[in-house]
Amino acid sequence: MITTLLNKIKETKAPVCVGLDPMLAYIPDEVKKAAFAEKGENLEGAAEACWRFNEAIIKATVDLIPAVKPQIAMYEQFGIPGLIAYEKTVRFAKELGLIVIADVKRGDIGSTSAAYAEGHLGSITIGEKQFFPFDADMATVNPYLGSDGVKPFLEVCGRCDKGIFVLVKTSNPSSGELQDQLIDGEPLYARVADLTSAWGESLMEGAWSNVGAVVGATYPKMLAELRARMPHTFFLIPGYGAQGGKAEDLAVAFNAQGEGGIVNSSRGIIAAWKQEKYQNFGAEAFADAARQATVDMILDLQRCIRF
Ligand SMILES: O=c1ccn([C@@H]2O[C@H](COP(=O)(O)O)[C@@H](O)[C@H]2O)c(=O)[nH]1
Repeated sequence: MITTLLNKIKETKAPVCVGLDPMLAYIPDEVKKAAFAEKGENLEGAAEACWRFNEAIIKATVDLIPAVKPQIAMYEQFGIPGLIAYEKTVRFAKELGLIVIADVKRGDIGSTSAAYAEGHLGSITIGEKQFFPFDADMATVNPYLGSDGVKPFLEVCGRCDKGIFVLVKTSNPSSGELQDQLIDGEPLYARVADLTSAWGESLMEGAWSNVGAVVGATYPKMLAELRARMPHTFFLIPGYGAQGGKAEDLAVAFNAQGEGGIVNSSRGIIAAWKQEKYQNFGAEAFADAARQATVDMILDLQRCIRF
């Protein structure tokens, strides 16, 4: 999977992932009104609004980008209808040729992680038939439970040509409360980085592993340190834009060929129509605003990263 992602990044010259985090506040009233008229002003209507919003954003950006990253929490908040909208979004993006990185942050005891891994990336056999429940291409994994929680994902990645991104150094302000704690003089995130590299050894494709790492754009020093420490680990880099991460700070994550990571922006793109910079588009052209914000992000990254 990592080779497919790399090739798509090279084709588009865009190490960019559009984050599909559809909160109701980002969805224009007209889209919500139409969805509520069809499904009711309830969870189903809200989920329908998310789906319509995503469909428009995906169509408007598909030719520019290699991947999207739906954040499952934004769908789970609407219960079962939300999960249906999530599944529709994953399927639609894949049909249009995008790589789907499911931001699910799963990880548990082994048997439970196995169920997560099959549900999100793999398959389940019922009777004589095999089903592919969510069938994303890659997923984020929480390593807090250690190898027990990660190994089931490795098994599914190997069998189904999928990939994962392990949370190593997250972008949020309080990530240091645990991740920067020193153990024998080294921060915990460095330990997790070493484990992640080791988990990735059996899933190499060329120079890169199908076991990647999440490293926040908001911690450029650690991004540079982790790039040196994890030469074969591809990075999913959230925190650009809305959280303050800057293109200048991210160049350290990429090698001379422009390889090394993919940068996510969610609110900065999907809610662009609400920003002053894109206000001339208006609510009705929210998808065009998202396209323009994507173009701007690509140009911004291209300024700092060579291909
Ligand atoms: O360290 C992390 C891990 C995941 N995320 C997720 O990425 C997006 C970021 O959204 P923005 O609107 O671009 O800030 C969101 O889904 C987070 O849950 C992260 O931000 N940091």
